[in-house]
Amino acid sequence: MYHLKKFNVTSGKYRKLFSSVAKVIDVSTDDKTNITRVYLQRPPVNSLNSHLLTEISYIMDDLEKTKCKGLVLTSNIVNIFSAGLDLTEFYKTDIQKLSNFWTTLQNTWLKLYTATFPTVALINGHSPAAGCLLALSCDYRIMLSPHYTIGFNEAKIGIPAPFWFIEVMQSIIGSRKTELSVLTGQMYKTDEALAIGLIDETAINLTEAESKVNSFFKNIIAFPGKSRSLMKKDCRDHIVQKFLLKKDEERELVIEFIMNPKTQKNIELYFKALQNKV
Ligand SMILES: CC/C=C\C/C=C\C/C=C\CC/C=C/CC(=O)SCCNC(=O)CCNC(=O)[C@H](O)C(C)(C)COP(=O)(O)OP(=O)(O)OC[C@H]1O[C@@H](n2cnc3c(N)ncnc32)[C@H](O)[C@@H]1OP(=O)(O)O
Repeated sequence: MYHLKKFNVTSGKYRKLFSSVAKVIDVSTDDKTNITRVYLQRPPVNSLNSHLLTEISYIMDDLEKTKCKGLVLTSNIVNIFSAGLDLTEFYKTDIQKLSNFWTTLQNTWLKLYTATFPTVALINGHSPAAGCLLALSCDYRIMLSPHYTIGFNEAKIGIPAPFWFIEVMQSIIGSRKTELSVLTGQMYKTDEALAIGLIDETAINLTEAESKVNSFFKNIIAFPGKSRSLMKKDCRDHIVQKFLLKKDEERELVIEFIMNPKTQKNIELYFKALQNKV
C-alpha cells in the first residue's frame, strides 16, 4: 500500500514529498504558499506507463486532501515534458494488462482535469500526444520557446486520439482548428501553439517561466471562497459527464483496436522509425 510521506528537507521554504522507491516524479511544496511543483522524471522521455500514471494519481489524491493551493506540472528531463503514453504498454501486451493500463490512464486524467485547485503546466520540453493532453488538462499553460513542440500526433502512428483528448483540445482552440490539428497529426512549435491558443504564454527561459507561473497564481490566490473551482467544474462538466458515460465502452474499443494485428504492426513500424531516426 502506497503512502505519501511529507517532511521538511530544508529549514526553509520547501518541503518535499517522497513517493515510491523508483522516483518517477519529484514533488515539492512551498510552505508559504502551499503551491506544489510536480516534476516528471521517468527517463528517457517521461513516457506515461502504468507506474508513472499511478504516481501522478496518488499525488492528485494527496493534493486534494491537503487543500493544495496550486499545482505546477513540469519535467526534470532535459528537453522533454512528456513523450505521451508509453508505447510499450500497447505493444505485444495482453488484454488484462492493457485494460488495467487504460483504466489507470482514464482515472488519472480525470483527477488532473477535475482538480479543485488551480493547475499550471510549465511545458519545458516536447509534448506530443498524451503529453499534450496532460498540459491541456491543466488550467494554464506556459511553454518554453523556441524549439519545443506540442500537439496530438496520433494520426502519424496510425491510432486515433481518444474522443476526450479531442474534446479537451476543442474546448481550448475550437472545433475547426482541432479537426485540422488531429487529422494531420500536427505538432506545433511554441510560437505556433501560442498563435492558435493551445498555450497561454511563452517564456524564453525557466526563470521567465517561473515568474509567469508566480504571476498566474498571484492573480487568483486572493480570490475568496470556492467560486473559481465551481466555475471550473461548470466549464469542464460537459466533457467529464460524457467521459464518465462512455469510459467503459471506450476501454473495450481501445482494447479491440490496439490488439488488432494491423495496429500492432503500425506500432512496431513507428518504434523502428523512432529508433532509426538520425
Ligand atoms: C474504431 C476505434 C475506436 C476507438 C479507439 C480509440 C482509441 C484508439 C486507441 C488508443 C489511443 C492511444 C492514444 C495514444 C496517445 C499517445 O500518447 S501515443 C504516444 C505518442 N508519442 C509519440 O509519438 C512520441 C514519440 N517520441 C518522440 O517523438 C521523441 O522520442 C521525443 C520528441 C519525445 C524525444 O525525442 P529525443 O529526445 O530525440 O528522444 P528519442 O526519440 O531518441 O527517444 C529516446 C528513447 O525513448 C523511446 N521513446 C520515445 N517516445 C516513446 C514513447 N511514447 N513510448 C515509449 N518509448 C518511447 C525511443 O524509442 C527511444 O528509445 P531507444 O533509446 O531508441 O531504445
